[in-house]
Amino acid sequence: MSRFSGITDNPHKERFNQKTGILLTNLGSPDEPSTKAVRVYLSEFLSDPRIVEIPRLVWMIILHGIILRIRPKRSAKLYKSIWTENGSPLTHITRLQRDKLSALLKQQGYENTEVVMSMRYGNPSIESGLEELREKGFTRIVVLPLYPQYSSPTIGSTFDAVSNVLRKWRWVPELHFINGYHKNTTYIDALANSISEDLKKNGTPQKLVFSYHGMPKLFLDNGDPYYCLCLQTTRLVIEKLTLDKELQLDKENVISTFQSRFGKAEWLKPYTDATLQGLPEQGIKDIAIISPAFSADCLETLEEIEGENREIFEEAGGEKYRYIAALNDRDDHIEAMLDVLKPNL
Ligand SMILES: C=CC1=C(C)c2cc3[nH]c(cc4nc(cc5[nH]c(cc1n2)c(C)c5CCC(=O)O)C(CCC(=O)O)=C4C)c(C)c3C=C
Ligand SMILES: [Fe+2]
Ligand SMILES: [Fe+2]
Repeated sequence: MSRFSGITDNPHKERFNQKTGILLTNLGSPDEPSTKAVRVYLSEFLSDPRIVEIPRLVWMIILHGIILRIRPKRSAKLYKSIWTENGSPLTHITRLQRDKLSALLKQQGYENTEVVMSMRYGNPSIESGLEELREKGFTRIVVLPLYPQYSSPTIGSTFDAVSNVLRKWRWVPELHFINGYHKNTTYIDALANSISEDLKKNGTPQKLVFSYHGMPKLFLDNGDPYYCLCLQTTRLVIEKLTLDKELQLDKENVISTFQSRFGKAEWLKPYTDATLQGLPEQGIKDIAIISPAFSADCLETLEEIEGENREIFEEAGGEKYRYIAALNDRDDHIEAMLDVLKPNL
């Protein structure tokens, strides 16, 4: 058998008509919230050298000897608490995003396009998404990882997965890979709109917290730009929000923090949980919190921000705690996706 695969049952000339296939990707979830399915998922996830940068042999012993024996049970319980009749929120919301983006593209006259979704870990896999586009005759592919801020563990890892598939194809497609969009004005506007709507409805809180998914500090020290891109995102959104005097938002009352720490090493600081715990004793008992690194609500927002962190804040004496949902399938979010894609369509 050849080491390179190809489609053989179609005349090539039909495939010269360049149609643009769009591959939307996100992180992925287990197939179901059971210990067994979570173990399969975490095994793939935590074996990725972009996620854990400990020498391979040492890490494989720790991962298989300890972590995968303990964590799946605990994580499955957390996944159960957010699971819906449509399955994992992250996967379901990505499906909605795919369908809405597809409709918007048609509505705007981009007829020769199709949107497919894939997950970096679990299903539907990156391989199945690329394969679907190839079978449908797309020889031009735009990959849009749905992470606004570039980081090696997310977008870098998505690139690895895409290239691992394409390196086995005989006819490599024209490929456009989007490596983040945190400065895109339509994206910043969408974030500002969602915050502004909440503040106008529920009042301006004493503190507005931007909580980003964290990563080991060593990644930053070794050149990962994610930390800076997160702080820049906060700044751009606040610049926009402070223009609206009705909101009475002072930039001194906005903080950026980092959540979801995993393992014992130092991660990006300030930590979300420790920050929230300390606010009430400073007299700050009314906060709103948003997580701009997540383009869809998921375990890390629905359980960690809505559940765990709310509890930490309230137990420390906090009184008002509002989580402002991820942009999910909001119209302005889908418009932002189109705006990011436009130069490549
Ligand atoms: C172990 C290191 C991890 C790094 C580094 C990391 C970076 C990172 N992750 C996201 C987005 C998501 N992460 C999610 C879950 C999740 N993340 C880690 C670990 C790291 N993430 C774990 C072990 C898990 C699984 C859940 C658990 O067992 O606790 C999710 C949610 C998935 C879902 O199904 O809902 C997202 C989304 C970003 C943006 C990021 C950037 C630095
Ligand atoms: Fe993560
Ligand atoms: Fe978490």
